[in-house]
Amino acid sequence: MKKAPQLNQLRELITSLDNELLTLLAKRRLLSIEVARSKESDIRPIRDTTREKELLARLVQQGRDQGLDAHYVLSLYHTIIEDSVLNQQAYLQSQANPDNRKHRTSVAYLGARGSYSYLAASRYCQRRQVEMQDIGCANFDEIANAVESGHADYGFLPIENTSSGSINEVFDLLQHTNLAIVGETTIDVGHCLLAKSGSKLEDIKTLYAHPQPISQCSRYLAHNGHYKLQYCSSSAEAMEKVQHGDHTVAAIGSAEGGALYELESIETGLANQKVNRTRFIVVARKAIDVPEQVPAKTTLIMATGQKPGALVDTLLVLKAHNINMSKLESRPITGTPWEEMFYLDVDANIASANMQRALKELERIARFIKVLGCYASETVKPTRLEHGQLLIEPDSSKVAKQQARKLDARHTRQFKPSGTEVTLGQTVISEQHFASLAQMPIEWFNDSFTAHAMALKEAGFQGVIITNNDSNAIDEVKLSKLCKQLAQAGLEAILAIEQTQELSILQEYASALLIPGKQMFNKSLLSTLGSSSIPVLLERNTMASEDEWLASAELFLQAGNQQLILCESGVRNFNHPEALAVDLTSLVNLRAQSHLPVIVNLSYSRDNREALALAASKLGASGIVLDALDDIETSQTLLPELYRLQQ
Ligand SMILES: C=C(O[C@@H]1C=C(C(=O)O)C=C[C@H]1O)C(=O)O
Repeated sequence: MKKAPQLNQLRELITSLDNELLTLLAKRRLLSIEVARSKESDIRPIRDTTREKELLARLVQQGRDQGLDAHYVLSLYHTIIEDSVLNQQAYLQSQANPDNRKHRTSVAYLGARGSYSYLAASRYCQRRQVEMQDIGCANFDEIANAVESGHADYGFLPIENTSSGSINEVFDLLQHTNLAIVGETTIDVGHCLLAKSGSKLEDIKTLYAHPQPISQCSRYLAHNGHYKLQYCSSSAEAMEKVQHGDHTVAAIGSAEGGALYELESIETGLANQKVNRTRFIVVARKAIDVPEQVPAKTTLIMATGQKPGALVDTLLVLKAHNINMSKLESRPITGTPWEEMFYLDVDANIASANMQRALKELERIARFIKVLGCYASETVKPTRLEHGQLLIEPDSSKVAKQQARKLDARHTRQFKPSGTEVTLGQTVISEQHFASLAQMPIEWFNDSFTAHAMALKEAGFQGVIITNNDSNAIDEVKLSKLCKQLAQAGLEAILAIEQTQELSILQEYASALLIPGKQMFNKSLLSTLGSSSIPVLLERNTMASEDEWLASAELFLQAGNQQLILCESGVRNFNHPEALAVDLTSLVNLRAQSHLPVIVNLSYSRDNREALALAASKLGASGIVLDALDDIETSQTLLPELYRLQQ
């Protein structure tokens, strides 16, 4: 193998670039505080989405000119702008509440240093440039007592999580305290397996964790049933146990928290959901004022009585005053069975005229109503660009696109009227041969996979696409075991390829290779695989137009290999930025323009996968891809139905 070119020098260059990037980011942050000062004197709103749109459109264009794709530039800048907006809010908030301005503040939170609550609290204080004196508590009541008694200035209470939902205990506690909500903060919760330095994954027998992380990682734990679970009162307690334990124990916690206990993360990404976030509320003895330039939230609790339609009447009051409700929860009222207390978060400042009017009307119809607090909303919705602004073509694709339009382009029906038949091992995929594939990341492979592979085969799948989210090199031992088990179950192995160098290893095990969407513009990968003889699935990039996708297919076909399948996996959806929407219109267009088989990958879709699968099959798809874990039950009835439709 060729020696890596002067790795150390290259790394030094990267390190110095990273230093410059950080210096620039810090300078940008300082400037945004200056902007907040000017908005303070002009009384202008913090958020200016028109300015953000202009800025993002320009950056996407400039990024493209330098070879950076739009999604990359947008996600970086969404993070930068979120930080900028939150810092400006924190600045104005502190100006509006001079009594609360302190250099040092005491904060009560669940657990001890390193717990998720601790991380949320320390980030909140850091943004406000106050030194945190931390008071770890054993439970939520203790947190409330610490604040009520004056022992702590603030209490941090987790209120909801994207995987496990609302935290009922906290809602129940809010019914009985006199504390005011003065803030909210949301943190990303990255669950890892944390162990003492030198511990090996295969030696771990016992896991310590708080019940919340256990429920948020239920899928990982179900796949690794050999661990003995020990429940703890907080993640910090779990980490402390591991710090004093041997090499057979591990804790579930954040890498950042683990570092405080000298623990290393030996497995990452344990949570069921990729986006795993927890929202905390901040409580204090006294309510605060929220400046009118800052987007505010107000939390109310209310009992409406059992009259039919009472809750609807309440909601109509909010609607009549044009107030958006962002959350509604109900909890039983202790001591009065069958009655419920409602918790409402509304997007409004309690000091605003319309909120005051709505409140007066609500007071008339509710049996009980109390404002728990008004505080700055920390939800900074990313500003979206219009479709047209995003689809500015990269110059590099223009030539290929013109080529694609030529009548003799190889992917066209004019070039080849009959549909292409692609053979992957024992499986044929074509206009006449419909295939069902499952998809899973290689990380999910474990020793009990044989049974799962058999179940996939029994459900009617013909092959499995193995993706590799890990940017590290391929683990060949794992790959060979996995492919052996797939072969034993009679399933084709379709392996995702990220770099040309991986071809020699992957083609030894694979019936076909998948060029993932993010590599769709990778010309060297396209031409290398185009020069090979292995069948290939070309996935559409989530931001690519049909023409760009076909231009990549053309580049591949021109190199010689004609065994190509197009794979539609969904495009960015501006309603749900984190989800993908399957583009069935493109399926229809491609079927008309090209002889290449098209398969539709539904495993990233949030929509009704069964309905989409049936629609895709009726619109001429040559196959579908479902999630190897989530969709196994659905597939037992869906796949026979799809095969029946094909006959
Ligand atoms: C910095 C400003 O405030 C906010 C943050 C922005 C940014 O960080 O670029 C842009 C617009 C505003 O939503 C501004 O108004 O310029």
